[in-house]
Amino acid sequence: MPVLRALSKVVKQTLLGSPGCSCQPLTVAVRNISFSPRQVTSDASFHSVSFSETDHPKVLITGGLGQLGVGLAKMLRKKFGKNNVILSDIRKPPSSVFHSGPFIYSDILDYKNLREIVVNNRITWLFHYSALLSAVGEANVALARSVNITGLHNILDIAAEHGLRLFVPSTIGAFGPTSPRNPTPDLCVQRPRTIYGVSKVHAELMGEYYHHRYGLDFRCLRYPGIISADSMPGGGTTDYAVQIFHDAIKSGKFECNLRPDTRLPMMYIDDCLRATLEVMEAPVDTLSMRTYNINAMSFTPEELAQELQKQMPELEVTYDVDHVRQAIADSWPMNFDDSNARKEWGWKHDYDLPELIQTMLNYLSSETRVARAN
Ligand SMILES: NC(=O)c1ccc[n+]([C@@H]2O[C@H](COP(=O)([O-])OP(=O)(O)OC[C@H]3O[C@@H](n4cnc5c(N)ncnc54)[C@H](O)[C@@H]3O)[C@@H](O)[C@H]2O)c1
Ligand SMILES: C[C@@H](O)[C@H](N)C(=O)O
Repeated sequence: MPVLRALSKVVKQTLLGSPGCSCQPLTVAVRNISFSPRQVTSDASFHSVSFSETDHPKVLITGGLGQLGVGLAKMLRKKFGKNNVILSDIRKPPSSVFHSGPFIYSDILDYKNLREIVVNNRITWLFHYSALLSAVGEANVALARSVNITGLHNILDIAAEHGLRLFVPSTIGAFGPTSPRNPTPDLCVQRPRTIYGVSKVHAELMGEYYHHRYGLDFRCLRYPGIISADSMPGGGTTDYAVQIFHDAIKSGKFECNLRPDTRLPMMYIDDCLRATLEVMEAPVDTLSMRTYNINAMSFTPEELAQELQKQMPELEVTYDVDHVRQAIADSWPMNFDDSNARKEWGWKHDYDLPELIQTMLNYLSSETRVARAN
């Protein structure tokens, strides 16, 4: 019975730990006891990957072809060098993305493939962006559960086993109707009513658990709805705040799928990506928590339309409410309290509503001019 004896030894070590250490070394990686391919060698340990702060990290971004990943890769490549940042997804990249730096196929549900990528490329930082967003998730709960929860488990195990610094974004959607909504603090009741929200609370808690239990360097920000000009949103509740700009420029008309008085926290993409890098670079002793709210502004569709109409008085906005999205929005924070992020690691947003509008209009109108000229 040598196998059983070995198993019982691993279980004992897992449960009891070593004296004088509050977190477990990664010799006790979670899947060990099932003899899965996740078994790590007995000499593996959390600190086995040496990454000096003066070196550039070797970065992997999962789900990188969505609204946020390409911008994140661009920013990180500027800072750490093109070849040190690998973008991955399960979709075929447009040629501009494919030629702008390393891209590989990676399905986060394929654990062995993920491990191969991390090992072969000596990855040290992982930004885990793959997810199904709120509205798409409600339309396909089984897939959302698999990608957002099973996929996250793969990522956590890989990150823990290979000593990675791991960033996982959470969201305003991690709160629900019983949370304080105006403002919503970092620590309060979290009872979301979407599979997206449930999976994000799960991610926050699992990441924090792995941090305390195994010493995983897990860092997480709860993003508001993100607004970007050069990438489209992937099926969320806050998508209207991007679409309005495109429709305004294209046709001068916009039909909004949320009620005019629906207040939600929002942020321009440059602020979001900068916050992500800043929290990843924050010295450990500045972080009293591992999950922080970040915020920039908060508005309703009516307020956004009115501000936009100051620049485009001819814009016509009508409303045709999507009841699934509206119910989700009505359960989310109206304002986000991000005072801990501001106090502890110096978070500060650059874009308020007027700057956001000007930046979006400048970008989209110059794109339209270029398209017309070609
Ligand atoms: N965009 C926002 O407003 C916002 C707000 C809060 C949090 N976030 C979070 O930020 C992250 C990135 O958001 P986004 O807007 O870019 O999302 P997105 O929906 O635009 O992109 C997600 C990407 O994940 C990929 N993906 C799906 N299944 C996969 C799988 N099995 N393996 C690998 N990749 C897979 C998709 O192909 C897609 O490119 C997500 O985790 C999201 O929850 C986004
Ligand atoms: C808020 C965020 O998580 C995403 N944009 C959604 O609406 O689902």
